[in-house]
Amino acid sequence: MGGLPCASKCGNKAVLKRPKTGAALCKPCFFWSFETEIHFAIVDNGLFERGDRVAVGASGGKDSTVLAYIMKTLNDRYHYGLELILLSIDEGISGYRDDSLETVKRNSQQYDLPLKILSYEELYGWSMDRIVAQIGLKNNCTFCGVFRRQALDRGAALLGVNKIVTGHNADDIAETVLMNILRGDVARLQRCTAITTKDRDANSTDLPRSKPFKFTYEKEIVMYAYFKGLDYFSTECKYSPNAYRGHARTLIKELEKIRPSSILDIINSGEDLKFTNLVEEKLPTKSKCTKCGFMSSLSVCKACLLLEGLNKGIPQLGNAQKMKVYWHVP
Ligand SMILES: Nc1ncnc2c1ncn2[C@@H]1O[C@H](COP(=O)(O)OP(=O)(O)OP(=O)(O)O)[C@@H](O)[C@H]1O
Repeated sequence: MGGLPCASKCGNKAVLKRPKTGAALCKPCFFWSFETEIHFAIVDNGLFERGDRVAVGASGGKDSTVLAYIMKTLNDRYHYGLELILLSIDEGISGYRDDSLETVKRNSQQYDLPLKILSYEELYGWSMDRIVAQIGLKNNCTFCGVFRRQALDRGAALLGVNKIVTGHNADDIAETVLMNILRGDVARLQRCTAITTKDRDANSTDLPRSKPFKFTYEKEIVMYAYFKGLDYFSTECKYSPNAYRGHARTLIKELEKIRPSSILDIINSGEDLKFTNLVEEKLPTKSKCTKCGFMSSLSVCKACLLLEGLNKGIPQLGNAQKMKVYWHVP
């Protein structure tokens, strides 16, 4: 940093430039700003109440490792009164998830947080390795994403927690905003930008899911993990090229280079769009799956449909969009 003084005037020399604000800071002042911003995101948005039992979705990657560390740090520092439990879903991807779960096991010891691991194999009778062997690489992310979403709910129910937090960060949310616009799916914009998602039906058993990193930049999460020396796993999933999200990601990274505020600006735009009733009506209403009892917008949930397709050897069964096109073919 060429000997610049820390912008917070603490008297130290700056060692880094904050990607979000451009401020030159020393390490302790960066840690303090990073942690305090997340504390305010939690408090200002009322994410927790004293006595909450909170499952931290822990994959062993940088985001959820920093999330587990920060939740523990802030819970102790500000006496939130939360009971924190790490919840990991083992998708059954050899050479990837098995290694990252070893990291989560170490994190559990390092942060003194209990850990529950639940696998696709035990929940659905299928590992992602077997699913990919059956269906190939195309669409495998759909299976993985749908199963993971439900697996976190199932794990939360087993643990008896009343809230779930995940490490989705500001970059992830901005990407999702762009993807929803590019797909013509603006009805989902408000849900994808919400810091907490919870079914609108007050009687629903759907657990609130929160993203304490909604305003946190990915680059700062990496910096924080690096300077704190946190133990995380950094290999990409071997099955997930996810090309479409990749394009949105590249575009956002380019925009961030020119104007760092772009990430938050995209999120704000997603939040501020006003919808007509017509658009609101497009949003599915959530109820319970008649087969498994977990949350669904259809009478049978997507996870049960996909599973039925796999078990019957017709994996395209659960892919509703494909079926729609298929039915209209003369
Ligand atoms: N296998 C898993 N088990 C538990 N939680 C998970 C798992 N995979 C993802 N999550 C949760 O969902 C969040 C977003 O996951 P995604 O795969 O999009 O992330 P990522 O940006 O690579 O995150 P991470 O760096 O934490 O792996 C994670 O931060 C984590 O909280």
